[in-house]
Amino acid sequence: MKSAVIVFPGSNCDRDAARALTRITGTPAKMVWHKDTDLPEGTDLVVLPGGFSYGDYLRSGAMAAKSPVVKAVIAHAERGGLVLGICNGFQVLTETRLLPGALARNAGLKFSCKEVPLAITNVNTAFTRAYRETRETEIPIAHGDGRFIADADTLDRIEGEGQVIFRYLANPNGSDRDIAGVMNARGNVMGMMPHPERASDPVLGRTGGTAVFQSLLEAA
Ligand SMILES: NC(=O)CC[C@H](N)C(=O)O
Repeated sequence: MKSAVIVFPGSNCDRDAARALTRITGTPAKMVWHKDTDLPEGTDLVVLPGGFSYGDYLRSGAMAAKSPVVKAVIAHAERGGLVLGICNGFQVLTETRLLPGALARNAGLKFSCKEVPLAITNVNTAFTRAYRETRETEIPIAHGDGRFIADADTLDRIEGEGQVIFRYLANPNGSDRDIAGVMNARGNVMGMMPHPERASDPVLGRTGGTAVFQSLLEAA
């Protein structure tokens, strides 16, 4: 599987994501600067990493969503290509409207950095199929703007269509309906606030996120 990690000014989890992808998929991930207008030839998976793109000015992810490379990411998604947004990457995906809802300031108004238990509420997806046997995991969060919000009709729709794929078992930020990760209707674009790359290698002391990358490898 060929993967590309987008680097925005202020990304700080880009190398962690690339390292996890390279180790788990066996193919070196390519780093792509946000000013590029094309993705590397044959890219199967695009990862929008965590961090503080443009210093979180305006709204987290809002300015990055206007970066030149995002047009190529949208075209990739429209062709059915896989896209994963992690934390700030999830914020960027809601700002581009590739994903529904928005990420607002945490209910407690504080940055929250800790390991959180999660339920995998749909294991029949390109992003979660490797969680089939377990259906629960623990992955760390690190965000100030992680409260997923949407209007009631949207929440009903995405729950009804199986687009809510990660849910907090102990809601850390006030997210509507405990939502931690959602995918689009077509099932090829997913965003999650927890950081699977920070729990993807025994050397990190945590492996609860590894199955996200294994799932993508299986899917591709
Ligand atoms: N770890 C991250 O990606 C942080 C996301 C974002 N800048 C926030 O604080 O909400």
